[in-house]
Amino acid sequence: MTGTTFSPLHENFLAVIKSYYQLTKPRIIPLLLITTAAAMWIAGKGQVDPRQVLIVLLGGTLAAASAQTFNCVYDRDIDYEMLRTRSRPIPSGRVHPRHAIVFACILGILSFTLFAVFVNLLSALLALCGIGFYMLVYTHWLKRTSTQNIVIGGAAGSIPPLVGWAAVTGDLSWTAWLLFLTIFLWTPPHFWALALMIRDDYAQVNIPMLPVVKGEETTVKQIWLYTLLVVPVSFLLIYPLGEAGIVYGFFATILGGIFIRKAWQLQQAPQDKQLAKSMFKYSILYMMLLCTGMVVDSLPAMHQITATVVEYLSSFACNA
Ligand code: HEM
Ligand SMILES: CC(C)=CCC/C(C)=C/CC/C(C)=C/COP(=O)(O)OP(=O)(O)O
Repeated sequence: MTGTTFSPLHENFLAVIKSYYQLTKPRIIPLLLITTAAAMWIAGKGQVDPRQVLIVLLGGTLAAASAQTFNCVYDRDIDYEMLRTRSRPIPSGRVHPRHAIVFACILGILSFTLFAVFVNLLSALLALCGIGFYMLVYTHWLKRTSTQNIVIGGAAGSIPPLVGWAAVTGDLSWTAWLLFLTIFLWTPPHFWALALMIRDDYAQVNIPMLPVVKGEETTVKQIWLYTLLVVPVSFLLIYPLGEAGIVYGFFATILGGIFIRKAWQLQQAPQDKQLAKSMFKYSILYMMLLCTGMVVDSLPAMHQITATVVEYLSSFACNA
C-alpha cells in the first residue's frame, strides 16, 4: 500500500477544520499582522519582547479571523450570488450560519481575553473596536449603501498598527496615528484596483462599489489621488516625527515611486484589467515592503550605518 489512507471520519474532521479555516479569509491576515508587528517594532525602538510579539500576533489573528467570520455570516446572501465567493463555507452549505456566529464569538472572546490578560486593556479594546467597526460600520452600514464604503470602512483595516503600538507603550502617539493614516489612505488604491477587475460581480448583487456606480474613469482618478496622498504621508515618519531615517526613506522613495507610476499608468487606461491587477498586487507588495523598511531602518546595525553615512556626507559638504 502506498501513501496514507484516512478513515471517512478522519476525512470529515479535516474537511470541517478546513471550512472553519476558510471562514476566516486567512490570506488577508498576514499583511494585517505585518502592519501590527512594524508598529510594535517602532514603538519599542527596535527592542521588543519576542514573547509579547507572539501574543499580540496571535491575538490579532484571532480578532481578524473573528471579524472576517462575522462578515461571512452577514454577507452570505451576496456571497451566494457571486461566482468568486459562492464556494465559501456558508453559501456552499458546509457551515451553518449559527455555528459560524458561535465560532466568531469564541474567536473574539479569546482575542479580547488574550490581550486583556497578557498585554493591556487598551490593545484589547482597540482589537474589539476593529471587529465592531468592520462588522457594523463597513459590512452592515456602508458596504451596501455607499460608494465611500471602503474609504470609511477602511478605518477597520487601519486599526492593527494601533493595536501593536498600544501593546508596547500602553498608549497611542502621533506615530501610531500616522501608521493608521498611511493604511487608511492606502486602502482605496488597494481595493478599488481589485474592484475594477471584479466590477461585474459587485454590479450583479447591487453592491455600490465605486467602479459600479461611477465607472472606471472616476475610479482611476480616485486611485490616483489617494496614491498621491499616501506616498508623501509615508515620509512623515521621517519628518517631522523623526521615527525613521534614511534606510526607510530609501524604501519609501523607491516603493512610492513605483506606486505613483502604476497609478498614473492606470489613469491613462481605465479599462485595462491587466493594469488594475498589477496595481492591486503591487499595493500588497508596497505595504509589505514599506513595513519591512520600517523594521530594517530601526535595526541597531542600521543606526551605526546611518550615523557613518551622515558623518561622511556632512564632512564632504563642509569641505566642498
Ligand atoms: C475596507 C478595507 C478593505 C477591503 C474592502 C478589502 C478587500 C479585499 C478583497 C475583496 C480582497 C480579495 C479577497 C478574496 O478574493 O477573497 C482583498 C485581498 C487582499 N487584501 Fe484587502 N481589503 C481591505 C483592506 C485590507 C487591509 C487593511 C489589508 C492589510 C493591511 C488587506 C490585505 C489584503 C491582502 C494581503 C489581500 C490578498 C489576499 C490573497 O492573497 O488573495 N486588505 N482585499
Ligand atoms: C483590528 C481588527 C480586528 C481589524 C480587522 C479588520 C479587517 C478584518 C480588515 C479586512 C478588510 C477586508 C479584507 C475586507 C474584505 O472586504 P469584503 O468582506 O467586502 O470582501 P468580499 O467581497 O470578498 O466579501
